[in-house]
Amino acid sequence: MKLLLASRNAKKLGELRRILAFEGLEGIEVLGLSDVPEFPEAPETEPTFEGNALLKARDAFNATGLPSVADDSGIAIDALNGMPGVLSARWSGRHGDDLANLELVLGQLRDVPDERRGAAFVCTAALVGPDGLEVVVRGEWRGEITREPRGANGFGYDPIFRPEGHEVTSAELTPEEKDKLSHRGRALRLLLPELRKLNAGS
Ligand SMILES: O=P(O)(O)OP(=O)(O)OP(=O)(O)OC[C@H]1O[C@@H](n2cnc3c(O)ncnc32)[C@H](O)[C@@H]1O
Ligand SMILES: [Mg+2]
Repeated sequence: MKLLLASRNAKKLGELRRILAFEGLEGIEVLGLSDVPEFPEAPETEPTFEGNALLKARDAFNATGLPSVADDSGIAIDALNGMPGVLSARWSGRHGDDLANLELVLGQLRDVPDERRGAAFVCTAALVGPDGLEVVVRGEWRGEITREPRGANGFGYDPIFRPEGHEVTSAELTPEEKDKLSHRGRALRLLLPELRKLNAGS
């Protein structure tokens, strides 16, 4: 079976591929958007991660006919009432400018004391396939926003996120450590039974 991972974010796509490879999905050939003909993608207009993940996965399945997984994710910061949330990728006003996004958050939280710097990474993964198959799962990873960026692994807000139970940021974890703990790892592992079922029936 072919499975399409519908993301334009190379670092995110790398994590999705790595997590699925680690789980050893025998007989599933994983493709990215660069492996299929281009198709129009609707903007991410929904107010929830679940809604946006479904939009992206439906676009991909409708255009290619391949079972498709999309990930909509972000960081929800307690002191910002859950924002940036679905706006995480464009928080500074420029889509995908990771450094500007995290610097804006650090500035916004400058006067927020240590005990109120809680946050959660959230990942929703939507699987859309034949016969009306639509499954959406969610993984969360709690932690705190640091006072300065640290670490070079990962992407996005990783350099300013210190996961619960750890002294380092998620950008200082190895890729394998991050996958074991992360919102994305948790969400994708929840999709495994559906993926195996789909593959068995294909
Ligand atoms: O929509 P696609 O094409 O998949 O790519 P994107 O980068 O626009 O992805 P999202 O719309 O889901 O936005 C997610 C943003 O949240 C942040 N983010 C998500 N997962 C993260 C992680 O594991 N570590 C750090 N930041 C993360 C990061 O800034 C992303 O750009
Ligand atoms: Mg996006």
